[in-house]
Amino acid sequence: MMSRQELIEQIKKKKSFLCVGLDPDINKIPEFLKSYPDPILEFNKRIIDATQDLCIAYKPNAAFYEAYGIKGLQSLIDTYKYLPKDCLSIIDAKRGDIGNTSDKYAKAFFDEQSGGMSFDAITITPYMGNDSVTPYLAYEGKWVIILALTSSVGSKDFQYLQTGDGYLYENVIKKANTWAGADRIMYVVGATKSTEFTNIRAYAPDNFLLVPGVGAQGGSLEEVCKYGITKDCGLIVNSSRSILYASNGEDFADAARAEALSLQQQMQAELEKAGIL
Ligand SMILES: O=c1ccn([C@@H]2O[C@H](COP(=O)(O)O)[C@@H](O)[C@H]2O)c(=O)[nH]1
Repeated sequence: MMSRQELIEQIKKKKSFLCVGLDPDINKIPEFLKSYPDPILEFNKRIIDATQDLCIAYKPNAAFYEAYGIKGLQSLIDTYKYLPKDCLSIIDAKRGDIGNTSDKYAKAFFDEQSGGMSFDAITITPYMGNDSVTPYLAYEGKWVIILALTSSVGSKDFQYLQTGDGYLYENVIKKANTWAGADRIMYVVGATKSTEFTNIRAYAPDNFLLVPGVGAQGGSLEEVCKYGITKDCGLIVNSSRSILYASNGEDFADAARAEALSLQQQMQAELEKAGIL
């Protein structure tokens, strides 16, 4: 469990708002790891060891584990258990379903006695509305991270639709703000949408934003900070492939660290510029 205040303290302590995305791809991980009983777990452990002092969150994306069936689920559970307690643990599951089904998803990812995992936060797609989200909020202290404006090209298909009083993504934020406060809800906003951050902040002035898209997708950390940073930082910026696959040789963990360090140093400069440090 990590409260908003604890998250802010970690950001100040580590001078970082970096989230390392744990999206392991068996075709991209170094060859020598493949002789280990669980190459994905081994890969993740070494990435975590190399980056944990530089980041404040880890975000395994469920798809990268579910793709490998039962073995993948075990890798996810063992990865969860290895995550450092001073980092926010986010399962990027993008779930969303009717209430009794959401109950089961919440149990899978939040109830360690049941599913073997108890992440601090989960990503949720809001399309099915209030009853699809409230089951996650029933878990005290857990975060719900709602997809608002995604980094994808396809975000224009629905998220920018005019809905009478603004874009659909604006209305998603306005509505979700009525379900819980900025101590329980974050929003996903893609780094590729940096020009929208000023607008997003009009609707979500205090919420933390989980921002994927820096690195492989070409989003600019500087632009995100220019329009999105708040007095409490308010940003968790994720990068997955640019860190994980900085090298596919024996030096992959060192290369991942160098990439994470470069992002952390840029973040420190942004925190100083914003008067947070
Ligand atoms: O709008 C979104 C929402 C989620 N993601 C996820 O974040 C990471 C990004 O990975 P990179 O390798 O740094 O591009 C990945 O797990 C996505 O599924 C996103 O990119 N955009």
